[in-house]
Amino acid sequence: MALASGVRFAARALLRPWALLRGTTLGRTEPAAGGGGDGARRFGSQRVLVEPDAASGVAVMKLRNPPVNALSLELLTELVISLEKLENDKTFRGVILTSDCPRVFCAGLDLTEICGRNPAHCAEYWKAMQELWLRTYLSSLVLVAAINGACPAGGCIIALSCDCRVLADNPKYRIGLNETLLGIIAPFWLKDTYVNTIGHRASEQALQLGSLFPPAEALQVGLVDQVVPEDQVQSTALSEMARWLAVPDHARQLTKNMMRKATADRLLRQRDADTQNFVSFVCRDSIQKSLQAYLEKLRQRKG
Ligand SMILES: CCCCCCC/C=C/C(=O)SCCNC(=O)CCNC(=O)[C@H](O)C(C)(C)COP(=O)(O)OP(=O)(O)OC[C@H]1O[C@@H](n2cnc3c(N)ncnc32)[C@H](O)[C@@H]1OP(=O)(O)O
Repeated sequence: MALASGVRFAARALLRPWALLRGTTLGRTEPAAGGGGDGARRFGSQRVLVEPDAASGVAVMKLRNPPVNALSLELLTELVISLEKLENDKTFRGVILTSDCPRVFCAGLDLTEICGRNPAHCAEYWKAMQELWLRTYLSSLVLVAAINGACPAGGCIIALSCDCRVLADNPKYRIGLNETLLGIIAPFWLKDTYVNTIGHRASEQALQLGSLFPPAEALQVGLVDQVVPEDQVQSTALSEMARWLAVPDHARQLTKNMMRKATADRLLRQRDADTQNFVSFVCRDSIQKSLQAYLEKLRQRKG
């Protein structure tokens, strides 16, 4: 797809050599835990562990950025690289996205990347966030989110970009776009993704209230597709993947593109304006104060 190649080019332009070199095993593979044939050889990077199974054409991609998989610039970059690597390997048809950190799928944007940072860094960071959303939302692969922990804000962006979502039935694992509770707002392309998933009225209410839905409510509003016991999340995600892979790839990919291209194009048409809007908004003194206070509150919670 022309769009995909455009996104691919942007991803390459985004990468900085050191992000590739720092502690990554990109390109190197290591035997997966428990051995297995060469289809089970793991690869990835410092913050993203990829467990590919060539026999099934399915890879499990684990976010591994403790303690809460906060979306640092490095994690965003490594996620895009790992996904691109799987998309370019025609062995693979589907990816299950999950967390290697206990209790948390992804805590959303790494607030230290936008608190007290200069506008140039905030711009670079936001471009990486846009890139990850474009890469996942338009992926030719089947993406299943196996949500095995809390999934607020930016974590919910990743889950929403997938084709379907399986959530562990733990009341502590809440999911939603809670940006307003931090004094910030979701960008239009995230609003659009929410509306495409749970409808306009539910999105309008949930976005304004910054709702974080416990599993039963997330299922009821349509934010997730299945809620299962925690020890069944991965197996259920695999079963769901099998259901999607039963459909011929080409027809499914064309249909996915038909459904999602208009939403993605809206960002692609105004990507620079979106970046400038993000930078001017988060760099405001009032927003910086609000984010710092929120981070402080998080840090004090442990005390
Ligand atoms: C135009 C503007 C557009 C704005 C962008 C809109 C799109 C996206 C926005 C976002 O994603 S903003 C971030 C929203 N995220 C949250 O509100 C989640 C905050 N975190 C939590 O609720 C909890 O940490 C948790 C995820 C439920 C996990 O709780 P747990 O008790 O297991 O861990 P904690 O003790 O709370 O945290 C451990 C450690 O990690 C730090 N931390 C947590 N979340 C973040 C984060 N998002 N960014 C940076 N750091 C985070 C937390 O402060 C603790 O740090 P230490 O005390 O160990 O230093």
